[in-house]
Amino acid sequence: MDMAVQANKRRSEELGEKENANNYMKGVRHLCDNGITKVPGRYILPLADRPRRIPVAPKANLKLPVVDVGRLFSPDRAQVLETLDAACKEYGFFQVVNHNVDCQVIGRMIEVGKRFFELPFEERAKYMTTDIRGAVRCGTSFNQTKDQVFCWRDFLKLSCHPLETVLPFWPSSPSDLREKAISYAKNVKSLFMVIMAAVLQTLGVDTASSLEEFDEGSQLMVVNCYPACPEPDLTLGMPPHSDYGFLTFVLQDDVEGLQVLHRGEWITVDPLPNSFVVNVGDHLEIFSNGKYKSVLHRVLVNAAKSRLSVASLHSLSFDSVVRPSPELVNRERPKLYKDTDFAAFLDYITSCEPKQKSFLDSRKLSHPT
Ligand SMILES: O=C(O)CCC(=O)C(=O)O
Ligand SMILES: [Fe+2]
Repeated sequence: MDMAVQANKRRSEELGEKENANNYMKGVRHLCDNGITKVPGRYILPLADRPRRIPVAPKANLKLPVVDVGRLFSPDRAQVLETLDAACKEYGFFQVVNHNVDCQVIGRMIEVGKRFFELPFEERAKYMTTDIRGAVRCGTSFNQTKDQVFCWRDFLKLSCHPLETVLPFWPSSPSDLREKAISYAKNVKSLFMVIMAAVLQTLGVDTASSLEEFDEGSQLMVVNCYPACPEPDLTLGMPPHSDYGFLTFVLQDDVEGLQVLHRGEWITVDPLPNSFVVNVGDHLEIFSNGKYKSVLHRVLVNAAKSRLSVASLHSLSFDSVVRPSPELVNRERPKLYKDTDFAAFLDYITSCEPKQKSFLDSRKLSHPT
């Protein structure tokens, strides 16, 4: 038996975890509310996957390329598009500022998200389901039915399209959650449309017809709650992963934790107030025929503070096929990815433990056509 597994087993025995195995499914918040002082064995990563294995000189946080939305509507548009193009190629990440989303809308979303996770367990449990196609889903870890090691994160996923259909399923408590989350979802969707139009322009793809498809596309909002963790070096809030859609808009509270894999090193992204961290997802990597990269990222947890983030994932509608744009496939650059759809993604994540960029890897053509 590997040493890490043995250590986890010892830790589990020490904490009398056998009887409590089902408690992990109830989430990290529930564990913390029951006053744990050690990280249970189920959350302890093998040594090689732990966040700060070797003490290294502290690295400066990563300054992501900044996309100024105001300047997109000025004579500087071409310059901003250049920044955007370079960011999508080199980092797979950028920061969006001067975006016109009201800071009150942003503040209220964070605040109501926090109050949701402060509700009694029984209230949150009403939305706990493993049905990944539902309009609302509360859960824990990354892929809780498959994860060998759990991660230190609870989530509320809200499907946002079409809003009138999904809304009656959203939590009715806190009583103002629907109102705050709708307003936030609509604002982020509008911002996504502006940024997506710019991305299509940098890719040189005919925008009008594609933009209509994005307008009718999917939006999934994920409210992530990472409670303070007694031993943050043993676990992660989210394991290294890439996101499935075209673009993800991440809103962080004032606690840092998001790390991006950049040139082989994990670098922390600075939480800038009132900005969004935006990342390229697997679908955009496929659509751009590999020109833009969906980059691995992960989340560290914190001993002193709990952290909340809201990720809004945008893609085409769930029944659309995502394929390399024909405008980006030619003799010099053959088609590098298979066509894919949402059903293929769901089948994939329900059949295995998603690791790293494994879904995207499964879409790569070994013999480009
Ligand atoms: O919490 C964060 O900052 C990132 C969340 C994330 O990567 C995700 O929800 O996919
Ligand atoms: Fe992510």
